[in-house]
Amino acid sequence: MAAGSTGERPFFEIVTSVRYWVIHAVTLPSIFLAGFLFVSTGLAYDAFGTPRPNEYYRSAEVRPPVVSDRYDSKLQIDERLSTLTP
Ligand code: HEM
Repeated sequence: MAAGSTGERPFFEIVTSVRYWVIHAVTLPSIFLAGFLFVSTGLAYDAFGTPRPNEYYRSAEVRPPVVSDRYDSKLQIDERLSTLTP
């Protein structure tokens, strides 16, 4: 083993091995596709509770929905969410 090596398999050896590419020719596109579908189907909005682009404001709302009470912030957010149509 070369001096200064941490003992792990060298990177150049991994990325030039057939086994690595047999595995990752499938897994790399799969991860990409999974991420793309997670976002494009809207599942990410539901999973993380993020508002969709048309859900930030209600139709009649003029002022931005800013949390104003530091200690009751959770209550303010819950109240707002409970009045939003699903
Ligand atoms: C579900 C997705 C993945 C699975 C199931 C998977 C599976 C594996 C397996 C079985 C190995 C050992 C391969 C061998 O020794 O020939 C490996 C190694 C490796 N994979 Fe993945 N992989 C995935 C995603 C990724 C992604 C997204 C990256 C980076 C962009 C990545 C980078 C690497 C690297 C650098 C190694 C070599 C690690 C080492 O030997 O120290 N893999 N992976």
